[in-house]
Amino acid sequence: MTAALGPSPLITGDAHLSVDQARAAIAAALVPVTGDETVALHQALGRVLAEPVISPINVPAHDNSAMDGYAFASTDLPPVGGEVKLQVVATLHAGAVPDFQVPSGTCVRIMTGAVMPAGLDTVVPQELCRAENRDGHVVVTLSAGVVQPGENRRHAGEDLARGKPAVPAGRLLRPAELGLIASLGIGTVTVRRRLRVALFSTGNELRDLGQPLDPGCIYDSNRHTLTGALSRLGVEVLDLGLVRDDPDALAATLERAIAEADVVLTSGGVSVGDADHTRALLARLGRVDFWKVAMRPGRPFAFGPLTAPDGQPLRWLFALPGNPVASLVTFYAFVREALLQLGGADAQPLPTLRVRCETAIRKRPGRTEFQRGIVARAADGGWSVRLTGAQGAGILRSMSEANALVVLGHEQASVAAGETVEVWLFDGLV
Ligand SMILES: Nc1nc2c(c(=O)[nH]1)N[C@H]1C(S)=C(S)[C@@H](COP(=O)(O)OP(=O)(O)OC[C@H]3O[C@@H](n4cnc5c(N)ncnc54)[C@H](O)[C@@H]3O)O[C@H]1N2
Ligand code: MOO
Ligand SMILES: [Mg+2]
Repeated sequence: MTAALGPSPLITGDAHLSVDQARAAIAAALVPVTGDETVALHQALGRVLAEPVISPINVPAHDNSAMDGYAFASTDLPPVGGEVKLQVVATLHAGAVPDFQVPSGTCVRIMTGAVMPAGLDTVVPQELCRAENRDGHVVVTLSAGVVQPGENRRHAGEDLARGKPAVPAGRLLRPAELGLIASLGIGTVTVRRRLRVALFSTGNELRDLGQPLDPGCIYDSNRHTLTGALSRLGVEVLDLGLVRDDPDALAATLERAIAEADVVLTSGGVSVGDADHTRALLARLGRVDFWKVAMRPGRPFAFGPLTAPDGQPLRWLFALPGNPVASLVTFYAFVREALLQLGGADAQPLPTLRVRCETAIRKRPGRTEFQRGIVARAADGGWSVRLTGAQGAGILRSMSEANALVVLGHEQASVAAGETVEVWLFDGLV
């Protein structure tokens, strides 16, 4: 049985969509792929957790000291304005288990992480008290007010309590989650299987790296840009290379992509001039819609389900415009979050800020514009953005210089220098 294409939730035909409508239509259509696998924790960075991790233990397991210093009972704290002398009766290093009682009026030397002896609840850091040797004993003099009752004691289970969820399903595992799971003694995790994305570039003018650059030709940069963007998402990339603008070559490559991958990502050949033979082919292979999105760059874009081999779930096609900047901008605007959604991850939009714009930008309402900018700290300590220069859809250099996209919304008109604008950080701040 062939996976059925139900009624399309998408806007069909040559719809003109806003960026928000396009994003919403994609999110509504996608069905996350299924399949889990168990991996060693040290191989789980960037994977999506399939089942919640429940803490099997208390972390920390025991009350312990947060400081190198002296542990004592808060009932021995000096009165206001006074002092107390406590004799040191034992020394505790991390890893030792105190199996003795500490008499009232005495204290123990304790190191950070060492288990607190029964009955003691407060630790004074060593730099806040005075320790001296008197008649073969160490005596600590503690003044009133340097430490409050209960201070510098870490409680058992304060990080995680036994039986409580530690990391929810759907979480993309980052270094902090790997450490948290390790702190529970858990060495393997069940994660969603990796998405498989087939990627190819289309265009007779494209040449592969290492090939001679024939007259009129250019090197294929999109496949390398998109391989990088995909790799950051932790998906498996099936590189299907360059495909000529030829219906048979395109059909053969698409059929292979559909057979082997969950998602097909292409660039080039979606605008009015090129798309006719592609449309006929895609009408045979699935229900892909060609959109004109009210945005710049990145107006032409195609998206939709493709029929999978017998019994398999649908495949999803994202066909990006060929212009190199348009291709990466549409990846960030439409594909990145869609792939995370297909892979079962929680929503992870690019970090968005509102910052002061140093550059005046001319714009008319009626489309969303993405301009390349550098977000940096201004002299007054606030964050601001300045544009990276020429903004043509083919000028990849200005994308490479940028760390953010200035996103001027559908209804936004021109921006004066000094006004606040929204930015999407796509690469951190350096
Ligand atoms: N009459 C119209 N012409 C165009 C329209 C339109 O609405 N009406 N839209 C323009 C916009 S916006 C874009 S973007 C492009 C999109 O075109 P395609 O997706 O069909 O892409 P191509 O024509 O194949 O290529 C456009 C441009 O990008 C270069 N390119 C393509 N692939 C790569 C690659 N892998 N690496 C580097 N550079 C690539 C290609 O050589 C072209 O210069 O259409 C406009 N035209
Ligand atoms: O997508 Mo096109 O790059 O706006 O020129
Ligand atoms: Mg074209």
